[in-house]
Formats: sequence, C-alpha cells, structure tokens
Amino acid sequence: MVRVVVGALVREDRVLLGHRSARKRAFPGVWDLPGGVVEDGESERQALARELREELGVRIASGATSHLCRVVVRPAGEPVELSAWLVTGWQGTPANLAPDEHDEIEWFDLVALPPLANGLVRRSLLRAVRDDRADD
Ligand SMILES: Nc1nc2c([nH]c(=O)n2[C@H]2C[C@H](O)[C@@H](COP(=O)(O)OP(=O)(O)OP(=O)(O)O)O2)c(=O)[nH]1
Repeated sequence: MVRVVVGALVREDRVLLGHRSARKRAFPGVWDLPGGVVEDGESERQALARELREELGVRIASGATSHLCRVVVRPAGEPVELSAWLVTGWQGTPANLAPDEHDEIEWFDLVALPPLANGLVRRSLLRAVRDDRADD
C-alpha cells in the first residue's frame, strides 16, 4: 500500500497549512498538511524530514515530533495509508518551495482551522494540542 506521511508545524497556537493546487488529482483547492509519499527504505520520520525539507525548507529539530494518527484513505479508489505527525520544533522559516503541490502556505489559528483534506487528521491535531495545553 502507498504510505503518505504529513506534518503539522505548530507554534504559538498556530499551524502551518498548505492550499492544494488546482492541478492535484486528490482534493484540489483544499487545505492540507505538507507531506508526501514514504519512499522504499525510508522510515516515516525520515520521509517526514525529507518532505518538510523539500516542500518548506525547514529542518525538524531532534525530539520535536510526536505521532498524531494513522488512517487508510481512498482518494482515487486505491487505498493510501496516511500517517500524521505533530512537529513542534524546527530550524528555518517555512517557505513554499513546491508551488506545484501548494499554491500557497499560511499560518492558521488553531481555533479557526479550516476544513482539511482529512477530518480525522484535523480532529487528532486539535485533540493533541488541547491535551498538550492541559499538561502545562
Ligand atoms: N499531503 C497530504 N495528503 C493528504 C492529506 N490528507 C489526505 O487525505 N491526503 C491524501 C491525498 C493523496 O491521496 C495522498 C497524498 O497526497 P499528495 O498530494 O502528497 O501526493 P500526490 O502528489 O501523489 O497526490 P496527487 O497529486 O496524486 O493528488 O494523501 C494531507 O493532509 N496532506
């Protein structure tokens, strides 16, 4: 099965989303989390680090990821395993380096999150951030 890994960069109650370009086969014009396909021989964390470097130009800080959820989706008939991660530390300022993927990227307040390509990912993200605040 194709495996896709996506990452939610979260800082100061805001999350970075990408707006899927009109050319995408699945979910054109919808907000999503940056990410992409896990390549052969890669771990999920390695794929996440590579995708965020390629798409945003950021380097994930060590120990700054935690897993959010895993879900099987069928955007075009064939099943895809989507795995979402929370990323709370990184080096570099995110820039939209892959305009074919996202026609824009934007920071959103977590309290005003738009619908995402996947509802479970959205709910897991909001729950994780809420639980994290409760720990403070
Ligand atoms: N990147 C990303 N993909 C998502 C999210 N939610 C979700 O269901 N997906 C699905 C859509 C795609 O079927 C698959 C991978 O999307 P992708 O856009 O990164 O990969 P791709 O280039 O092969 O996609 P495509 O052009 O064929 O639509 O995961 C999300 O939040 N981010």
